Amino acid sequence: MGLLVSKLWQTLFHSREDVKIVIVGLNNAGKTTILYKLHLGQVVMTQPTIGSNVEEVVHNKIRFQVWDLGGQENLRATWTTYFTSAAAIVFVVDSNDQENMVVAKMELFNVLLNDTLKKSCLLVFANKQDIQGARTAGQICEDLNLHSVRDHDWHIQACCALSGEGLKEGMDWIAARVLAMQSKHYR
Ligand SMILES: Nc1nc2c(ncn2[C@@H]2O[C@H](COP(=O)(O)OP(=O)(O)OP(=O)(O)O)[C@@H](O)[C@H]2O)c(=O)[nH]1
Ligand SMILES: [Mg+2]
Repeated sequence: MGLLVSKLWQTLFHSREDVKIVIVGLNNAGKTTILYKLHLGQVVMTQPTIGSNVEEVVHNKIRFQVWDLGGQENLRATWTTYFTSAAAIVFVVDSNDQENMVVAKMELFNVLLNDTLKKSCLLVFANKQDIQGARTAGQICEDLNLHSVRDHDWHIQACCALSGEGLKEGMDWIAARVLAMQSKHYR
């Protein structure tokens, strides 16, 4: 009986829990710009992130706790300490930075090896689409070999953090995945 009441209680109030998202990617990819465009609806001046930023973002009536981590090389080893209970990982790519695409791919697959992310979905933002010559989402999908990712639900979304284009679509995808996971959990 106690278990039933507790499950019902959880079901009723589950939607009030924040859903955790962690944003990672190489330095200069646009992670902090994306976070604040989602949180404030505007572009902020950024400095390279040392450590993390965390903000609340409400999307499709879901309250997300969004963590944005510093992407500089010496900070990447700390990413794993933020992954506990993350429903989604957002990996941001500078679509104009072809030179570092192999490093981005290596870092992405390193992230996906993490045991704590077994149940997390993956959204890749192919950012900076406003820059002429930027690689398309399709090309980045190939660059990162996303089709080889079989143990996570994943999606790639072209975006421009400055205009906000594509951010809503990416968040829609995460929200749909979260709802699907929750309904499976409470079925
Ligand atoms: N043209 C263009 N510039 C962008 C876009 N998104 C971000 N930027 C710029 O890219 C630079 C780096 O952006 P940040 O958001 O600080 O990058 P970051 O990924 O948080 O970098 P770290 O904190 O060092 O990991 C800034 O000058 C942004 O204005 C975009 O979509 N298009
Ligand atoms: Mg940053």
